[in-house]
Amino acid sequence: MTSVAVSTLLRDARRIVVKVGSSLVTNEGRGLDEAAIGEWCRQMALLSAQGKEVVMVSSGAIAEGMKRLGWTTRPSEVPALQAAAAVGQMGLAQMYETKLRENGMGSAQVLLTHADLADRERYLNARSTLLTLLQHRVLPVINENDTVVNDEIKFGDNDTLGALVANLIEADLLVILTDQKGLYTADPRKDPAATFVHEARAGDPALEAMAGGAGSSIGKGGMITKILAAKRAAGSGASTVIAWGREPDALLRLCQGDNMGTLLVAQTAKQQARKQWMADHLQMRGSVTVDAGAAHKVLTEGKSLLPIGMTGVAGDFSRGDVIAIRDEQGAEIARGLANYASAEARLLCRKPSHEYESLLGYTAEPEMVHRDNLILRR
Ligand SMILES: Nc1ncnc2c1ncn2[C@@H]1O[C@H](COP(=O)(O)OP(=O)(O)O)[C@@H](O)[C@H]1O
Ligand SMILES: N[C@@H](CCC(=O)OP(=O)(O)O)C(=O)O
Repeated sequence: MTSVAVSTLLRDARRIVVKVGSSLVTNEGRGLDEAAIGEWCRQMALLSAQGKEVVMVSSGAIAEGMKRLGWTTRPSEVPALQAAAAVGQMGLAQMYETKLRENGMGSAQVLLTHADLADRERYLNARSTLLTLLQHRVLPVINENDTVVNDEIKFGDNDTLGALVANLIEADLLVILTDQKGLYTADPRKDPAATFVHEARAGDPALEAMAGGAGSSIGKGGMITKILAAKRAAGSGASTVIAWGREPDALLRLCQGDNMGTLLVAQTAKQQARKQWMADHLQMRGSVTVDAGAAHKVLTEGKSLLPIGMTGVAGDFSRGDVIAIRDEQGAEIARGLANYASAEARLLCRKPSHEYESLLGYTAEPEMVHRDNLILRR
């Protein structure tokens, strides 16, 4: 890419996931690095004030928990790691809350597992929660829910989680802050001849050969998980920057278009990536029929499908399943993720949103299928 195109890509990024690794957050295990966390929080608050939507994925719970428990070596038993994570997460959340508040930002703790994001219903719930937090200018601070998983904890890799979150909220950019300036042609700790990679194509197989394992005893994933995270993030159209977390004003400079790290460029545009994903990966569980007015709104006005325009529901589906949207003649006009299960959808047909609560006992989203989760079929 030309330097102008790089700068535009970075400057135009509106929704950004920032991931920081354990080695940075805990200063290689010496305890939470208050100054560094304060710096990222200051920059993220400024970005938010500029209208960017920022989500933080922060590791460091195990390392901080070990310190609080007085453990000098990382245990190999999974329950001990889970216990350390539970202890350390308290400190992590407290530190982010304090630093964000000092910068005028609200914060929220969100603990997720990979399995949560593979489950359609939980995926939608997590997505709605995060987007609602962003709408309220609250900065979500995410970590793995280490208490209930054990695969991830063994590998200790939050790079993948960062990419999954970027997919989940359809971020424009994933910024992975680490203890190196970015990607080198080989691990710079081991190979002094390694040269810096400024830019590459996310998903380029040549990158995987360059990346080695973790450099410190605290970090776990190393560069390979970052390269694979960039590939995964590119699946939903997000480009990735790998940069040094202690670079002054790193986040602000990146968002002004100054690429001081390694930029791994997504090859597919966001919208196109999402459509491809929905068309390829999902099986339909049912359908709703809509009247001519709703069909027109969905097909030509780019609107979401509201229950008031629905005349019938077929099949047995859950929240988060993919359903077809059919016109009065039965032809599929679109498909997308259902916000309500089939039994609820049957109650909501033809009903305005202020009646949902009395019909269901609760209200989720006003739409049956949100525009962002919908693809047209004609
Ligand atoms: N090609 C490479 N370029 C840069 N760093 C590399 C490379 N291969 C391996 N590494 C190592 O990856 C480490 C960063 O990963 P890791 O320790 O897991 O950090 P984090 O906690 O930030 O995820 C670096 O310190 C470095 O030693
Ligand atoms: N979720 C755990 C482990 C995550 C982890 O080590 O990830 P990373 O430092 O990004 O390779 C924690 O907070 O300690």
